[in-house]
Amino acid sequence: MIVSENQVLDWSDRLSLWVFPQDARNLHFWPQNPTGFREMLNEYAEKVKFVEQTLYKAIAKSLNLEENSFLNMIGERAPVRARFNFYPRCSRPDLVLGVKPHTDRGGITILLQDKEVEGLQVRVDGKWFKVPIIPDALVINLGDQMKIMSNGIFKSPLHRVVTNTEKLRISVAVVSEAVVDKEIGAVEGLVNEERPRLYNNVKNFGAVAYESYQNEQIAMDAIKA
Ligand SMILES: O=C(O)CCC(=O)C(=O)O
Ligand SMILES: [Fe+2]
Repeated sequence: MIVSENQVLDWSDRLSLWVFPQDARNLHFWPQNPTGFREMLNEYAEKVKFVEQTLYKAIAKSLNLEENSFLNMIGERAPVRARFNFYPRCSRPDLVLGVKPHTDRGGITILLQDKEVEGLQVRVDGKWFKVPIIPDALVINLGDQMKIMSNGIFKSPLHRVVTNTEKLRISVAVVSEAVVDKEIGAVEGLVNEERPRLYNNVKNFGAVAYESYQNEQIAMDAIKA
């Protein structure tokens, strides 16, 4: 989407569909071609939601918290989106990225990568590392909302997608985040003298993050405590 004149565009086309809550699905945008797409997305979304909930619980338990701590904070009607990323071949991969460096804004992202074409890179200690392809494996990525809720214990890694001249690439990211107008913040028990609050409580973090991304700024800086 073009929102400003000096915006740097990504070399990709995206289709983003709400999958949960179910009554918020806008089926009008769900492709009917290929046949079976809707049914398959429905089935995939259900399964991925289960994985996501299991992860929220496991992360809470790993911090000695009640297992529903994060799930309660994001809310029962926490929105989940499926984002289909299509990266066409690009004649100048040296000039343009498939997706600019970013952190995911939600809680947990579950990514199904292309089975054959690499592209995803993650920033560790100031260097970019390729995320390897393991066919049919799911890549679990934590987003800014997880970092806020865990008071910085779980990080949201910076990542980007590079393009290439030879092959197009596709991926599907399923992203869960907090109910839009629900305030989120560090979960009780994770703020103490040794670990002061890192981020202010925030509502509608998605909007803050979206605007920052378009202006190539870091949303997490805007909400530092
Ligand atoms: O295409 C990928 O591998 C990752 C895409 C991504 O970072 C995203 O959709 O947030
Ligand atoms: Fe991402």
